Amino acid sequence: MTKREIKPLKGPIEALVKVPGSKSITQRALICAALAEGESILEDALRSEDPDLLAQALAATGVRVEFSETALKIGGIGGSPRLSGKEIFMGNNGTGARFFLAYASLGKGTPIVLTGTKRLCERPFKSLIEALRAWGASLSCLEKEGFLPIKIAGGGLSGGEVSLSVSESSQFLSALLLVGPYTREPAVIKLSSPLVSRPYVDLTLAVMEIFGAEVEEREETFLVHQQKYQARHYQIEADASSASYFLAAAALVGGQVTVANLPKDSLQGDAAFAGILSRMGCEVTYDKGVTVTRDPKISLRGIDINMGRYPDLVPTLAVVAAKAKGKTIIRGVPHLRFKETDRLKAVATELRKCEVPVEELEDGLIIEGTDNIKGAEIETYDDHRIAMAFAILGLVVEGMVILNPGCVAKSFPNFWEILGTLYA
Ligand SMILES: O=C(O)C1=C[C@@H](OP(=O)(O)O)[C@@H](O)[C@H](O)C1
Ligand SMILES: C=C(OP(=O)(O)O)C(=O)O
Repeated sequence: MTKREIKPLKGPIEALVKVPGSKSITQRALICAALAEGESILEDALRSEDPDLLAQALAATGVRVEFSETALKIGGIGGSPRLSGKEIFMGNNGTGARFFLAYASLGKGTPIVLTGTKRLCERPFKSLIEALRAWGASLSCLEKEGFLPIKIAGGGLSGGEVSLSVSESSQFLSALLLVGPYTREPAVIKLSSPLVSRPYVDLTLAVMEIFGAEVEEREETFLVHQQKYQARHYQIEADASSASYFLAAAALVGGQVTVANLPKDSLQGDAAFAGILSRMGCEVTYDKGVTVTRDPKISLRGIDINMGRYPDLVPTLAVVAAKAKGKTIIRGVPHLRFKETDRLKAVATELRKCEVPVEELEDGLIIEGTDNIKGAEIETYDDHRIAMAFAILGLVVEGMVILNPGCVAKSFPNFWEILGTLYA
């Protein structure tokens, strides 16, 4: 694919944008709808590489998946996936792969192999695999223990008490919770490490409740009741992580951007990004959607923040910090090294190409803001969030940012179209 040039924007900007449905909510709803009996309709479900790959994988287990203009229709199987012996390719979809691994372990039939890109097969799965095996899952790693590709023979899940480490990813916990209503005995999940990215677990609990399941949480233990999911007609809200790029544009360039379809009472942790921008000197209002305004006469200021709850916002925050007065210290995100790429290394390396001083920490970054951000040819590492964050930085560089645009298809296929509207 030809590289894309992003040229600086003479501000102040004034824009109103709409972003696609939440990737995290869509993938949760897909699993719940697949396990429920009957037809669910997922309005405004995200149509992008990751959820499409998960939907295809579910269809290979007997789930009916129909795409309409604005919704996904899911014919649920009532609890027992059919394993057809096929190889399931999940791309670099970490969430979908972890969720599908637990889901398929409920199934029966001919063993299947779950695999993905080279990078997905380097990302951590060990603690989830061990927990599923403790629940009786028959799983064999075909190359390296604890990693994909993995053979899933199914046979159902016993449930009962299991210990789970969640220091590398909250997705391991979300995966066990989502299948919890379908284990033979009530599922009792005890955490054996501090939990990263906690808002995503809250999102899992919220979507499970919407589909009729109940979870009790006591200290670091989760008890999943045995209610089955109910088919639902469910309206999926806009993706707060995708919204962050356009809110960041207002912060960087100056002016005002409204994300019209992001609700004030969003279920998503990443909706906190507007509040982070307000700490850096922006004004935030909630009327029809979320509006971020920065008076061009007021400079952005650096902040010291633990981003452990919001890992996906770090690339966006980092490019805003590049222009903020003083230092921005981003802490609490060692798990960024396990994403589509090692995002701490990637963000530090690419910001340095733009002559932004950065110190890479074990668990974060220290960024020294500057008014002289230079354009550069940016390596995206095939990571949609690196591409989108540095595209937004391109709005305020001297020169231009040049990068490979294709990887945004993972979560935000029309990102470039919306970015183009900022120049109008
Ligand atoms: O559960 C989810 O939908 C997600 C959880 C997060 O991962 P970690 O829990 O591994 O931080 C996040 O990075 C990812 O984009 C989506
Ligand atoms: C890390 C991400 O997703 P996943 O873990 O599902 O690949 C992301 O969307 O930034």
